[in-house]
Amino acid sequence: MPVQSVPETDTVLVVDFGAQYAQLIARRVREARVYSEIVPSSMPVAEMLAKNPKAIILSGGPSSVYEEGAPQLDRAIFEAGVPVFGMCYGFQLMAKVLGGTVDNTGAREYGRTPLTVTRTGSTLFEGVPAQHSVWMSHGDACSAAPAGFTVTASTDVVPVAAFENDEARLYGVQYHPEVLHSDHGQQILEHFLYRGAGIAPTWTTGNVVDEQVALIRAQVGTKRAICGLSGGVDSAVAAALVNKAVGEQLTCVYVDHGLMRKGETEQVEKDFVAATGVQLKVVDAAERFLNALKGVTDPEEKRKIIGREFIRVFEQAQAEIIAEAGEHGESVDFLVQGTLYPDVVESGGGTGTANIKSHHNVGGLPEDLQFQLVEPLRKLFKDEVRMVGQELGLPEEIVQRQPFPGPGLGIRIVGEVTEERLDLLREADAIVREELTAAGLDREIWQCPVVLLADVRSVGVQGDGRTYGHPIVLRPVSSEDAMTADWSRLPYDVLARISTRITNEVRDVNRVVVDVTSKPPGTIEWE
Ligand SMILES: Nc1ncnc2c1ncn2[C@@H]1O[C@H](COP(=O)(O)OP(=O)(O)OP(=O)(O)O)[C@@H](O)[C@H]1O
Ligand SMILES: O=c1[nH]c(=O)c2[nH+]cn([C@@H]3O[C@H](COP(=O)(O)O)[C@@H](O)[C@H]3O)c2[nH]1
Ligand SMILES: NC(=O)CC[C@H](N)C(=O)O
Ligand SMILES: [Mg+2]
Repeated sequence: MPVQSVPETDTVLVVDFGAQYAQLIARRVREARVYSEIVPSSMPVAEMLAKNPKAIILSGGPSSVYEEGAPQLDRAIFEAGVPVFGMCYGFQLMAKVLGGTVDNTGAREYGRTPLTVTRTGSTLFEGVPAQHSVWMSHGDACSAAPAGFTVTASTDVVPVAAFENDEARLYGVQYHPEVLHSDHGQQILEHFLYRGAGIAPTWTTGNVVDEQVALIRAQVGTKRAICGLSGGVDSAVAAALVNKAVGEQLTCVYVDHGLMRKGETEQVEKDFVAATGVQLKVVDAAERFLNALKGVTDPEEKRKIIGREFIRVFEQAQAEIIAEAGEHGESVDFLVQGTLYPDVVESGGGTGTANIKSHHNVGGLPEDLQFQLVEPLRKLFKDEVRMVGQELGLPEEIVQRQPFPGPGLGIRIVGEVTEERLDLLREADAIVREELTAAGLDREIWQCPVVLLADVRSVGVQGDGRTYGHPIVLRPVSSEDAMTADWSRLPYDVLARISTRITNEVRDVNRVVVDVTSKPPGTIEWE
């Protein structure tokens, strides 16, 4: 979380090689009560060292260290006496620069992987069980550690999964200790910080609410703002912050794009307004979105169209608000969005990060955007946002709501989006939500996308007759922040009930399948 007082001497730098997880690493360091800051790998090493860091962490990244043009690091970073911890790409780069061997050995590992600690009691692995699971996501591997390093862990496919050099205070792991799915990940990171680097856990998080309210006041001044409000957690918290900062100057706009789930619009119109007292304008734009999506099947194209249409609707709302205010009304220059850090990273907005998918509110925004954006949650993760929401006194049912993507069911129909297919998916989705809630699983599951494979058909037999229908995919996942996820092990009886109900109650669906892929390699949504 953003900082209040930063004792300069305790800064840890996270060098970002275009990782999906750089902010997550920074945040884990903050959880360890040590202040951290991200810098791009293109920053000269001298400049990094001039910041007087107490330790440096090298992130993962999409490149291969031996490729031409891959981000590199000056050897000086390892010779400055500052403790360094490399993760994945950072580990491979440390190995390469210091004379170890890294190549594409064919030893690929993605997702949960058993790790064997070969030197229990080492600086990193003190008190950690010799056998535990870690989260991997790599195609290259280190086959020989540099001179002076001790190999302290391995897996079935990689002999060098961790190495340590206590004398030089250099450490590295092939896996991602920063993700929740790596057992003991936080412990290993803390071992590096406290034992390897000798830093004391003294930093405390500042007050996000006060800091953001002040920043919003400075940005918006006396002008008017609109906030895209979806009924979800992020926009609710963003709206509450802006409301606290500039009160009456804010109008919330809910766009019904026809891609919402069953009952959702009514819920926002009634329950949300009742719970929060926001000024809300509801715009029915279903026709406009459906027309724009006609014939489109490519996921990125869908996302860009949806992003653009959202803005066109906000512009229309802007014009209406100005007209209603009359000649003394202020112009509406600002658009508030509940954008979070993961939306930015996945849209390729980190430092050198790959574009995984264009989130409608970041990578999907049109180039001719006229609004100035107000995004107070842009550096935070979902659970941090939930904490801010709690601090602002928002009701539990809003703060704990499962996420639902802005492009809605539009990115859950694999194939063209049509009215008929939306109706079908809405029915299936409503059944899934009903059964999961009835089984008391809402808090355990992060979210459960329900996906219609509209261009796939399979043969079934129903009522003694042949059917040729579509499959519905259930994608229940557990996660902490949507950056990584694991598939939820739903009870068989719940799955059976959902399957029976969907195939009985939803026309044209004759098969229900469960997606058992973690993220990575899958993403949560299918498009
Ligand atoms: N139907 C909508 N109407 C207006 N704005 C929307 C709508 N859907 C999404 N947005 C805007 O896009 C942002 C990103 O959407 P996203 O789904 O990530 O967040 P959210 O809906 O606020 O929260 P959650 O992640 O819990 O669903 C929202 O915070 C909001 O500003
Ligand atoms: O508002 C949003 N606009 C989008 O364009 C978008 N795409 C994905 N998501 C949500 O983000 C989280 C991570 O999703 P993925 O693993 O599919 O990338 C999950 O919670 C997804 O539901 C979106 N939210
Ligand atoms: N996640 C990573 O840092 C991956 C590093 C490198 N691109 C590999 O595939 O091995
Ligand atoms: Mg949402």
